[in-house]
Amino acid sequence: MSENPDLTNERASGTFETNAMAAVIYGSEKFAQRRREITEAISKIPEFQDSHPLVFMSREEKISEACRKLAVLSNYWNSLIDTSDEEEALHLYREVLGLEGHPLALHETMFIPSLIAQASDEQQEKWLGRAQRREIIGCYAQTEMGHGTNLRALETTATFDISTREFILNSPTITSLKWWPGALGKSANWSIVIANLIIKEHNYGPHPFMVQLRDEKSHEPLPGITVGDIGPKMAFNGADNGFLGFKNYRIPRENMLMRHSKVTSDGSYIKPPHAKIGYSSMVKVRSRMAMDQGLFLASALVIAVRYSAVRRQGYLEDKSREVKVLDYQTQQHRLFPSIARAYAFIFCGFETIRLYDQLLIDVQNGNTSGMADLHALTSGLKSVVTYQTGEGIEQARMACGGHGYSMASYISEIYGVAIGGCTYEGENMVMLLQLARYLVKSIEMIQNGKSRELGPMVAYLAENESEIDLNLGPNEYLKVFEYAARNQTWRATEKFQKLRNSGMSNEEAWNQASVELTRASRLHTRLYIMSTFINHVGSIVDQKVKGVLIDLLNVHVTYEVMDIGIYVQGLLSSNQMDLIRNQLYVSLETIRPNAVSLVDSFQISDMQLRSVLGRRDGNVYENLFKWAKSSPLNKTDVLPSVTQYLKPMMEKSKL
Ligand SMILES: CC(C)(COP(=O)(O)OP(=O)(O)OC[C@H]1O[C@@H](n2cnc3c(N)ncnc32)[C@H](O)[C@@H]1OP(=O)(O)O)[C@@H](O)C(=O)NCCC(=O)NCCSC(=O)CCCC(=O)O
Ligand SMILES: Cc1cc2nc3c(=O)[nH]c(=O)nc-3n(C[C@H](O)[C@H](O)[C@H](O)COP(=O)(O)OP(=O)(O)OC[C@H]3O[C@@H](n4cnc5c(N)ncnc54)[C@H](O)[C@@H]3O)c2cc1C
Repeated sequence: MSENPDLTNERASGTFETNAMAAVIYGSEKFAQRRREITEAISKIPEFQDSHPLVFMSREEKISEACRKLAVLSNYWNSLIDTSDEEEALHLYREVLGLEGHPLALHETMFIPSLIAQASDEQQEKWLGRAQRREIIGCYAQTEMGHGTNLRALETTATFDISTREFILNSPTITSLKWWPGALGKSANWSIVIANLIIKEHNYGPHPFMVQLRDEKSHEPLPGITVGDIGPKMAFNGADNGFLGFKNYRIPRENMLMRHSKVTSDGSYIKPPHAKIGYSSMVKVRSRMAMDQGLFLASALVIAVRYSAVRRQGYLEDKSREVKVLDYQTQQHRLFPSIARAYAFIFCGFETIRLYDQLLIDVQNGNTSGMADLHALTSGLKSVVTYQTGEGIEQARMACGGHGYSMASYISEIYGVAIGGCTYEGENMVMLLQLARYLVKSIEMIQNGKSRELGPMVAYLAENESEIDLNLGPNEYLKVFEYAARNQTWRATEKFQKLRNSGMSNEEAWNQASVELTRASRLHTRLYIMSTFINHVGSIVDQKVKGVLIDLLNVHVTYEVMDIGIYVQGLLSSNQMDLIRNQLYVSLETIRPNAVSLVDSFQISDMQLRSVLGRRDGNVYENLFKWAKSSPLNKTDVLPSVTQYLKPMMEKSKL
C-alpha cells in the first residue's frame, strides 16, 4: 500500500535532508549510515520479526521470544556489526530485541563494563573474553530487598576465610536478598555481586565479586544459591529481574574484582585510589542515560507527530475539510518542545558518554580527579532527563487521543520502560541531592575566596547578571537560566547554612533545605542541557540542517524560560515575559513544516517502533483494524467465559 498522502506532503515541506540531520543526531555521517545499513540488513532476516505482536504475549512468551531472537542473533553478530563498536551493538539490540528487556541487557550494559572497569588484567584475561563471546551470561546484583539507595547499609556479606583463602557469601536476613537485578532471575549464570567485604571481623564496605550462580551445563542453581524471578512489573516484562540469596557460598579469593581494591592471600586489605571507585559501573550507565532516554522520547514523538499529521479532527478556517490535529497550536505546544528536548538529550548523551570514556582511561592511569565532576553531572542529568522524558512521553500519548491509550500506539510501553529510569541507577531525588552536595561545595569555595578554582561548569555561580537583552538570541536565554540556577543555588545553600548555624545538625539542616536544594540541581542541569544544545548547534556545518536546528533551539530556549518563570521574576519584567511567550508561539509556527522531517530524522524503524499509529507510511486506520482483529480475544465469536458464567447468569435473571 502506498504512503498516506498527508505524510507525503509533510515530507515534501521539509527544508532539509533527513540523512544529513541523522548524521548530526548520531554524531557522524559514518554511524548514521551504519545504523541504516544494520536496520536494512535486519529487515531482510525473517527470523528477527516478532512471531506475533509483543503486546499480546504473556511474560513467558516475551522472554522466550527474546531468547529465540538472541539465538538467531548469535549467527549474525559478526556479519551485521563491528562487534568492537558499542553503539552499533546497542542499535542492533534495539532493532531486534526492542525495549521490553531481554536476557543479555545487563550483560552488555553493566556486567561487561564492570569487568572492564573493576577487574584486574589477569581477571579480564580469565573472564572478559568469555563474556564478550557470550559463553556466559552475566548481570549486576547490587540492590537488596531492604536497600537500593543507601549502599552502606547493604547486608550481603563476603567474609574472608584465611585458612582456605576463600570468601564465604551469606544473606543473613530476608531484606538482604538481592532484589531487582535485571536478567538475574532465570537467565544469568554469573553475576557481579556487591557484598560487604569482611576480613577478621572488620567490615570494609561494599565491594564487587565475580560469582558463578548456575551450573554451566545444566543451568541449575549451584548449592548454596537461591535464585528466581521477582514477578511482573509496570513494564520491562520481557526481563527477568530477580532475587538472589547465599548460604555459606564459597568463592576463591581471586573472584573479588581487584583492579582497584585488593585482598592479599594473608588477608591484608589494599585500599583503592578513590573511595567511590567501586561505583563506576553506575556512573557508566548514568552517563548513557541521556542518550537512551532521548531515544525513548524520540520514539514516542515519532509516533505522536506522524499520527498527528494523518489524524484529522475539527476545522480551522476551511470548513470543507477537517484539519490535521498537528495544525492546532495546543498540539504543537504539546509536542514541539519535546522534540527539542529529545535532540538536546541525545546531544548531551554523546557528551557524557565521551566524558565517561575519557574518565575510564584517566582512572586506569591512576588519575581519579575527574570522578567527582562526572558523578555530579551524570547524577543531575539522569534525574532531569528521565523525569522530562516521562512527561514528554505522557504528553505524546495524550496527543494521540483515544488511540494513544490503546497498546496499538505502543506509547504506554515506551512510557513504562522510560520512567523506570527515574528509579534505577539511583532514585532521582537522591541523585539530585548528590549534585546539590557538589553545588553547595562550589558556593562554599566562592564564599572562601576560591572562585578561581571552580570548574568551568560551575564558574557562573560566581558571576553576576543584572540586565538581559532578549533580542540577542539563545545566549541571552542562557544567561537567564544562569541567573535562575545561580540565584536558587545561593538561596538553597544559604538556607542550609543558616539552619546549620542555628545549631541544627548537618544532616537535619540538609534535610530541611533539601527541597530547595533539589530545585537548584534541576536548574543547574537544565542550564547544562541548554548550553550543550547551543554549543552543538553552533558547530554544525550543513547550513540547511543548522537553520532548522536554530529554529528548534528557539523553541527550546523560549519554552524552557517560560517554564521556569517563577525563578526569573527578579530579572525579567512582565513585558519581557510576554515577549518570550510570543517568540515561543512564532517558533512553533516556524518549526511546523519541518515537524515530520525532524522526527523522521531519528530514523527509528517500524520494526523498532512496534506502533500502528507511528507507521512510517501513515496507513493507520486499516492497520488498526487489522491489529484489533488479531487480538487473541477475537479468535472466537463466543468466549467460553460467556458460556460458562454470563449466559447462566442471564438465564437465571429471566426467571
Ligand atoms: C547515594 C550514594 C551516591 C551515596 O553513597 P555513599 O557511599 O553512602 O556516599 P556518602 O558517604 O553519602 O558520600 C557521598 C560522597 O561520595 C561521592 N560519590 C558518590 N558516588 C560517587 C561516584 N560514583 N563517583 C565519585 N564520587 C561519588 C559524592 O560526591 C559525595 O562526595 P562528598 O562527600 O560530597 O565530597 C550511593 O549510595 C548511590 O549511588 N546510590 C544509588 C544506588 C544505585 O544507583 N544503584 C544502581 C543499581 S544498578 C541498576 O539500577 C541497573 C539498572 C539498569 C537497567 O535496568 O538498565
Ligand atoms: C527497572 C529496574 C531495573 C533495575 N535493575 C537493577 C539491576 O540490574 N541491578 C541492581 O542492583 N538494581 C537494579 N534496580 C534497583 C534500583 O537500582 C533501585 O531500586 C534504585 O537504586 C532505588 O533504590 P530503592 O529501591 O532502595 O529506593 P528507596 O531508596 O527505598 O526510595 C524510596 C524513596 O525514598 C527516598 N529516599 C531514599 N533515600 C533518601 C535520601 N537519602 N534522601 C532523600 N530521599 C531519600 C527516595 O527519593 C524515594 O522517594 C532496578 C530497579 C528497577 C526499577
